[in-house]
Amino acid sequence: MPKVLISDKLSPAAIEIFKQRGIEVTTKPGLTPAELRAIIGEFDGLAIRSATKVTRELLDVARNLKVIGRAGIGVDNVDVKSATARGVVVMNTPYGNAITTAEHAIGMMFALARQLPEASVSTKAGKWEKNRFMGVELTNKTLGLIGAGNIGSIVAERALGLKMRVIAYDPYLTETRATALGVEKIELDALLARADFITLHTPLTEQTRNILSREALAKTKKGVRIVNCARGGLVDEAALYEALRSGHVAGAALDVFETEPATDNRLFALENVVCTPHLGAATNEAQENVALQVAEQISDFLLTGAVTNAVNMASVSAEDAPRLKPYMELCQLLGGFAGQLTEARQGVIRQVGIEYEGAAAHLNHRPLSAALFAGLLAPVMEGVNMVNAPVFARDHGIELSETVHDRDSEYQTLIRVSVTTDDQTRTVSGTLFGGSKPRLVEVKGIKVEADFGRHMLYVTNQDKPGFIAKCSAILADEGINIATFHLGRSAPAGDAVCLISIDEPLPEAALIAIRHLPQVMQATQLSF
Ligand SMILES: NC(=O)C1=CN([C@@H]2O[C@H](COP(=O)(O)OP(=O)(O)OC[C@H]3O[C@@H](n4cnc5c(N)ncnc54)[C@H](O)[C@@H]3O)[C@@H](O)[C@H]2O)C=CC1
Ligand SMILES: O=C(O)C(=O)COP(=O)(O)O
Repeated sequence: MPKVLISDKLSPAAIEIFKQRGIEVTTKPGLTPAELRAIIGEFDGLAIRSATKVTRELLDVARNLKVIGRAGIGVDNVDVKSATARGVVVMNTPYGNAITTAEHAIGMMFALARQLPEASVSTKAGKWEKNRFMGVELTNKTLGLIGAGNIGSIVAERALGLKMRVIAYDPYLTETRATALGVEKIELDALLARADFITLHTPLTEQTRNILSREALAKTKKGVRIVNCARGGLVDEAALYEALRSGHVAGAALDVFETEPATDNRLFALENVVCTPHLGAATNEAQENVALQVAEQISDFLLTGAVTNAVNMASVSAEDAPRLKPYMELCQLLGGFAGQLTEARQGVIRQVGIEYEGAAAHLNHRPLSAALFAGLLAPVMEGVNMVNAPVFARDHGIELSETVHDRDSEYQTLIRVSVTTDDQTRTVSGTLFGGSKPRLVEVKGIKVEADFGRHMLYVTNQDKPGFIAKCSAILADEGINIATFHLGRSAPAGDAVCLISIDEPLPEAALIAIRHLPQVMQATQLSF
C-alpha cells in the first residue's frame, strides 16, 4: 500500500480521498526540516502547501519518494530541478485557488484605495476620524497587471467590471488573448509610467525576481499603489520601503514577503501599507478544491501512473494511463535493448529516432519517448526513470526525432527505435502481442520474433551450419537452461541474429567462448 505524508495544513477532504483510494496517509504539519528529513524516507508521496520547503537535502534522504503534490499553484518552495534529477514528479493544482487569490488582490486594492484596515482600527479605538481617511475611486483608474495568466486574467475581468482600464505586461500574452480579455498589452516601462495601481501575478523565477526593482519603482507614476498577492521576492522590499516613506508610492498591499513567515518586517511600521499573512488562497472553497485535487492526482499517479498537472513531465490522463502502459513498457524494453548494446560498444549516443505505426501512431507520444529514454539511459544513469531521463538526454545533447506513419502496418502496432552513435546506427522494433505482451520483431533490419526475457544473450553471426549446436553446447556445459531460442537472418548464409533467453546470467568465460565461435561476430549479454 503506497504511503503519503501531508506535511502542511490541508483540508481534511484530502485525507478522505487518500483513504478511499487505499493509500496510507500520515498528517504531520509544522515539522522542522530536521524532523521532516528523519521520516521522509518511508513515504512514496508528499502533499504540501507553501510552508514545507522541499530542498535538495530533503530529496537526498527521500529514498522512496515518487511524487510531490503541491495543493496550490506556486512551486517555488520545491527544488524542482533536484526533484527531476532524482526522478520525482512534481505536480500542482493550477486552477483550484485562482479565483480566491484574484478576489484577494481585488480586496487588497479596495483596502488600499480606502485605507480600510487603518480606518477600522481607528474607529474601533473610538476615534471617529472621518477627515483622516480620504480615499481614491477605482473607477477610470488604470490598473497595470504584471503577469496575465490564470489569476491575472481573473483580476482583469473583475477590474473591468469595476470600470478600470487594464493594461498588462506579460511576454507570453498574445495579442489575441489580450483582446479577448479586454486588456491592452504593453511593455513593462510603459506600464510603470501609466498605472495608478499595479498588481503582480507572475510566478517567482530567476526572470521575475525583483521585477519591481529600485529602478522599476523609480519609473512608476507618483502616487501609484502596489498590490502583491503573488510572491515575496518580486518586489524589492527595501526600495519599496523608501518609496513609501518618500510618498512616491502612495500605498502597498502585501500578502507575500521576501521572508515568510513574516513576523518582523520594516514595512509593518508604515501606515500606508496593508498586510495579510499569505492569505491569498485562504478560503474554504479554494482549500477544499486544492486538497481534493492534489489527493486525486497523487493517488492516481501512485496507483495507476496517471500524471496530471506535473511541472516536470508530460501529462498522462487517468483514462490514457492503462492504455499507454503496455506501450510504455515496450518502449522502455526497446530502449533498454538498444541502450545495453550501445553501452557494450561504449558508444556515445547522439541521436534517437522513434517511428510509430499502426495503433501506436494514435497515442500520446511524449510518455512513450520518456519511457524509451528511461530504458535507453539505464545503463549510464543511476535512478533513471521517465521524469529524469528526457532531461538527461536533452542536457547531453541527444537529439530526438519522432515519425508517425499513417500507413497500414504488418503488425497491429509497431514501434521502431534507432539509436545513432558516432560509429553506427542500431535499429530495433517491437510490437505488442495480444495488445499487451511486448515482442521484439526486428533487429538491424532482420526479422525475428522474441520475448524479452529477464536474462538474454544477443548474438550476431554468419548464417552457417554448426553455430546453434556449438552455442547450445557451451550453455549446457555451464548448466544454463535455455528458455527460448529465436533466430533471424537477412538471407540464406547471410547476416543472422540470435536471441536466447536463459534462466540465469551467463558467466563471463562462457560469453567469451561464444564470442570465439567461428560464425559469431558479436555476443552481448542483456538483462531486463
Ligand atoms: N498569495 C497566494 O496565496 C497565492 C499566490 N499565487 C502566486 O500567483 C502566481 C501566479 O499564478 P497563476 O496566475 O495561476 O499562474 P499562471 O502560470 O497562470 O500565470 C503566470 C503568468 O505570469 C507570466 N509571466 C511569466 N514570466 C513573466 C515575466 N518575466 N514578466 C511578466 N509576466 C510573466 C506568464 O506568462 C503567465 O501568464 C503563482 O505562481 C503563485 O506564485 C498563487 C496562488 C495563491
Ligand atoms: O498556491 C499558491 O501559490 C499559494 O501561494 C498558496 O499558498 P498556501 O497554500 O496558502 O500556503
